[in-house]
Amino acid sequence: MRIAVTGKAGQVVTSIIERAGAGVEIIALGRPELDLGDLASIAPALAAARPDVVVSAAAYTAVDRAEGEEEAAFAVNAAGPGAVAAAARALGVPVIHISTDYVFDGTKTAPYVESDPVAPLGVYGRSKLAGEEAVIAADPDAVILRTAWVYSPFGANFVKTMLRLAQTREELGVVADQIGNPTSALDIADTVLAVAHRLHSAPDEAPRGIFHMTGNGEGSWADLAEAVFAASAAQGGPWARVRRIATADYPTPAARPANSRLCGDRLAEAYGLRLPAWRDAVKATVARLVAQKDPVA
Ligand SMILES: NC(=O)C1=CN([C@@H]2O[C@H](COP(=O)(O)OP(=O)(O)OC[C@H]3O[C@@H](n4cnc5c(N)ncnc54)[C@H](O)[C@@H]3O)[C@@H](O)[C@H]2O)C=CC1
Repeated sequence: MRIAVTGKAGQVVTSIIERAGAGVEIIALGRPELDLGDLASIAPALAAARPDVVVSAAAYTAVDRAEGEEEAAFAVNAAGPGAVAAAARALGVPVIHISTDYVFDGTKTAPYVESDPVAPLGVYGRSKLAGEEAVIAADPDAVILRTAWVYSPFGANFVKTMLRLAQTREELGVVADQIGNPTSALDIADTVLAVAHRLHSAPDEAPRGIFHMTGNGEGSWADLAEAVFAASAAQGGPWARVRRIATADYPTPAARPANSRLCGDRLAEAYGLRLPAWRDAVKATVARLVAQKDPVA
């Protein structure tokens, strides 16, 4: 099976490349040959890859910067993925698109299910929601996987930031009143690959639509930081004390949902897939980062 993935060096694409097993070839397509901001580049790049499945993983992910770069965020997160889905449809192959918990406003008091009303709080969330709509409009048979709070051994993410800061600081203030599901990009990769196999091998039976795909269990950013430092300390790596602060004490240009929890039952029922417990996944990634010579490079 040949899987074309948008993006060359993101957390999710790098994880998919690492986790693709025997018999799976990943063609990572990014700038310059595939630029989501240049619609004309998309169909030719995908056609040249001759994929069996297309995974739309690339995005404009700078949530705070997006507040001042609305046009760029919408080009890359909405129009671009729409063109990716249209190109996949034209090639006659299924498309899996990655979306986000930021389509919700976080006011629900329970985990969000796929049918809950969307109400993004900022530009990034609005652009990703527009991307979901563009993908479904271009290919009503698309699979959209919403994830959240992604970390990995690759790229920039909260887990690596905590380990880096702990090298020079004894105590860190971390937000304790936003809750969500920390999600390992390596677990996302395993899930995306399993869905891709189903779409390729049994296209008529594989369920379509929107599914929530996050690590199992919930916690706050402060809980995540504490889990990172416990795992790191156990491996002889850097750690710091966590001072639990409120969102109001850590102002950011883009508002974040207070409740980011996504319910994974639909993915479990449709595909038999549930991601591992987030605390176990954090331990595995932190152990790997600490074992590297420069754990936070
Ligand atoms: N990082 C997170 O916490 C979350 C991410 N997501 C979604 O998961 C998906 C993967 O995210 P990550 O791997 O964490 O992102 P990342 O920021 O690590 O990687 C993004 C990738 O997109 C590529 N890209 C950006 N602009 C592009 C353009 N114009 N043309 C082609 N490629 C371009 C980048 O080069 C990079 O390879 C994205 O769709 C994102 O919206 C959803 C929820 C949370």
